[in-house]
Amino acid sequence: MKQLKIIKIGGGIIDDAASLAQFLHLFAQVDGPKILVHGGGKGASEMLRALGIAPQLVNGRRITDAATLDTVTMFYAGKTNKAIVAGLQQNRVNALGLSGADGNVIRAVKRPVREIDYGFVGDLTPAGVDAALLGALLGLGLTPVICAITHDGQGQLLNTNADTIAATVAVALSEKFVVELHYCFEKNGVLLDVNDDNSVIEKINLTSYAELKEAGIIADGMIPKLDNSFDALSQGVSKVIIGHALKINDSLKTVLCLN
Ligand SMILES: Nc1ncnc2c1ncn2[C@@H]1O[C@H](COP(=O)(O)OP(=O)(O)O)[C@@H](O)[C@H]1O
Ligand SMILES: CC(=O)N[C@@H](CCC(=O)OP(=O)(O)O)C(=O)O
Repeated sequence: MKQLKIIKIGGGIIDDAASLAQFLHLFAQVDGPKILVHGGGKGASEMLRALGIAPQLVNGRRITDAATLDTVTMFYAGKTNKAIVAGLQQNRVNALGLSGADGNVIRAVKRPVREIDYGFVGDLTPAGVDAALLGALLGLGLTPVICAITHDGQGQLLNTNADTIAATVAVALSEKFVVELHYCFEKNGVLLDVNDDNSVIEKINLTSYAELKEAGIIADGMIPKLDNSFDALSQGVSKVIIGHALKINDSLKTVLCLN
């Protein structure tokens, strides 16, 4: 089977124009078929505040009312996605920007209301991803650039966590490719001390993850990221790596494995 790299970048890198430009230059040099998934949560919160809408996040997931959905759609599927595609074209990568609605590439289900009503937030399963279409686009030499907006097939756009999109797309494509999933952010990897970028934990398995979480060493946005990573590994993704977006070719990073 062919290799495929799925690389995810988050708001911390996207927010800084110089970092984003540097990342896109490095991404252009990654060999072989590749897909870029991007978030942008930090910038979206800033845009919401500028519009007088208070951002609300619970367990790292945004509560998305109608006004928030309009704003994040403009921000993720519009401004951010198109800026990334243009930056990749500048680097001679033939990028194709996609929301989940485009080509019906990711169909989601609105999150059912339990203790919390998340509003227009989409939940994903690998079956909702059109792996054949993504495979065909890659076969044409295109590089899909997927944003954090999906749809339900009934005309409703949904806001979906970008880490979850990356993991679910990775699982769906594992039937056709040997998939490496890279979560890239503004630190060198999963750290033993979040304030010391030299304290990278080189390997984490399910047992050490539970211990690190219990000790409070792994916290905040890192918990859903690692939950997504271990789900992906248990569903056929060959390798998950967490590291710095501007050092994607460095050996300093965290590699996750089930055992
Ligand atoms: N052990 C840890 N190592 C690295 N980052 C950690 C750790 N524990 C918590 N974090 C926090 O998790 C954040 C990354 O999660 P998140 O903000 O969701 O990233 P992104 O927006 O790139 O998806 C880091 O910026 C850091 O503040
Ligand atoms: C439902 C939900 O939480 N959606 C996320 C999508 C963006 C995202 O995931 O951005 P980062 O990767 O930069 O965090 C949000 O609106 O913040």
